[in-house]
Amino acid sequence: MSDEIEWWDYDDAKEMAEAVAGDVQFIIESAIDARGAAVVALSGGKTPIPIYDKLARAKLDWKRVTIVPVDERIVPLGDPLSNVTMIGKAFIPKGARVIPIVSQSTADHKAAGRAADAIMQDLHWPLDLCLLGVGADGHTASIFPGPDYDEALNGPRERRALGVMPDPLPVEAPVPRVTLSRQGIVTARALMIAVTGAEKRRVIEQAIAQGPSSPYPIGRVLADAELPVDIHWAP
Ligand SMILES: O=C(O)[C@H](O)[C@@H](O)[C@H](O)[C@H](O)COP(=O)(O)O
Repeated sequence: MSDEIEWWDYDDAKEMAEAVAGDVQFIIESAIDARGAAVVALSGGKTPIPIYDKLARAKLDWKRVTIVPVDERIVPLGDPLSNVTMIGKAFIPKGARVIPIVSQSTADHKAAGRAADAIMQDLHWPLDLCLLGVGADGHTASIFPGPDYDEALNGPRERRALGVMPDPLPVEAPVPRVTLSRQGIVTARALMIAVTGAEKRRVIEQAIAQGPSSPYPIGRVLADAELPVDIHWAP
């Protein structure tokens, strides 16, 4: 477990969005300075939308920025549930390269996972940043309990992404997913979480206290993180 997990508390989601967007901007600038390019994985869901709105207004050399979703619901592009569609709306107009990791709806989530892994393998690793969200049930990315859970947590080191069939399917988006694996997440040069609400905070605090035996996916991921992790929180 990273011995540095730091909480950053804000008065509201707007203040959090400004701070997180500033941190992400700095990470992207540093990568562009060092390497001429940045590769970041951004979470889906609703919480980060204000962060992305703010970040998209940053003065950055966006053409040098590649963005992938941390995880994706297996739905067609443009679907209201599609994470990359939400991310693309913010950053494609800026000139960033936003890469879908699911190209079509398919019943074969494992094949979708292999295709996503192949796309991820082509990126520059380690990722410069992985920005995670957390569900009130303790999931992060699309690492959920179910038949693919062990593979998501303990699959081969070089496997970056895989297909998962959550069991039960999450109510907010009841579809199979592809997700970065735990290895894909924890190898990022910077690992950040952005969440709102007392319930998620309680779950994350419990998960950290439980350590590697946590029943929560976020606990299992944090237990494997070696670099400092910043958790940004607003009520
Ligand atoms: O595709 C997804 O579902 C996500 O990437 C997921 O891990 C998300 O971050 C959490 O479910 C929190 O979602 P909210 O921000 O909408 O609560």
